[in-house]
Amino acid sequence: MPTRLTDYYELCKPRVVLLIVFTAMVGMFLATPGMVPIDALLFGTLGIGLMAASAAAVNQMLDRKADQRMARTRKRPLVTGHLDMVQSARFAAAIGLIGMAILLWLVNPLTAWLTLVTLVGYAGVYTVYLKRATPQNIVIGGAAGAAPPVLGWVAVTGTVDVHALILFLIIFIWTPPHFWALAIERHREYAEVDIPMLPVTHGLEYTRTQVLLYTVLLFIVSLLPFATGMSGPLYLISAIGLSGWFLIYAIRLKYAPKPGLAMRTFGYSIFYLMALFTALLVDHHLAPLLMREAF
Ligand code: HEM
Ligand SMILES: CC(C)=CCC/C(C)=C/CC/C(C)=C/COP(=O)(O)OP(=O)(O)O
Repeated sequence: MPTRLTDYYELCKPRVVLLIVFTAMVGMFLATPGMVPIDALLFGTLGIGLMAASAAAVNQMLDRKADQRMARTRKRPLVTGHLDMVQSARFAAAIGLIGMAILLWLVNPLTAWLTLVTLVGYAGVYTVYLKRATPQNIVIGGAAGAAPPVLGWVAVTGTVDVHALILFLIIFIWTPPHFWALAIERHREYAEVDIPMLPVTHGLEYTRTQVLLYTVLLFIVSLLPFATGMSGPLYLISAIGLSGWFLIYAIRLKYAPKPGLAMRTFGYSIFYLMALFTALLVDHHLAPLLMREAF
């Protein structure tokens, strides 16, 4: 890809947005016993994806000074100068507006407005205020990252359902161990740019305890889809295995920390969410089909 295109691509935090879009799609599939209406699937996914990418671009515009001073973020296009603020603002506005229009007119207004609230929650409230205000920044800001399955659900049904809120809760509780594992590894960088992430304000030991506590909570919350009858035994087995493995990581991180373990815990957190949502999808749609074939 020519440089300019790859720069716009990186401005969107594509790997994060991909997982966000996937969780939204799982929300869509779980909202209905049958096939998701093709227009909700297509336009819902596109609209939510474009608005998430727009939020990520605005986040990079607002954070460019801090990004410049951290090794992890130094290669971002607004830091390298490959893109300037005007280009980025035009791009973020264009994809955000297209996304909003798609959701408003081709999906439904509730999905559009809830997605807009999510965008403002992440790009505005989290990036501008929370991130620099409190070490609970990512706990509160996590609500934006947890919203996509609800948005997907609403795209199909037009209403918010309690089962959708369970999916929200899973991502909401997953966010602290996801992020704090990385923040443990990178605490010096955050301290240098005066961002009060938990390991900076409360130390590594306290953060490891919090990661462990949230992972215990995540184990319990990940059982809720089965406990409420939304998912079946296939999901239950997957959730126990995946959450159990996460718990082993968190216990080792707390009681037997060693170099590189925090980063592997962070890597596992991403695999975990992808696999857990895949399990929800397979359990809901493929397992009944396979059972029908078998008998
Ligand atoms: C407030 C909530 C969240 C915070 C603070 C956060 C923080 C981060 C950070 C700082 C990274 C960068 C790691 C690096 O550059 O090495 C990252 C990576 C990642 N996050 Fe999160 N995250 C949050 C929520 C989410 C959500 C909701 C998802 C998806 C559903 C997600 C998926 C990912 C993925 C896939 C990566 C890997 C990206 C890559 O390889 O470039 N995150 N997260
Ligand atoms: C549907 C919709 C509008 C969704 C928006 C939600 C969204 C894009 C959440 C992303 C979460 C995330 C990557 C946070 C890290 O930001 P950070 O600034 O702490 O991380 P950084 O240092 O890597 O930039």
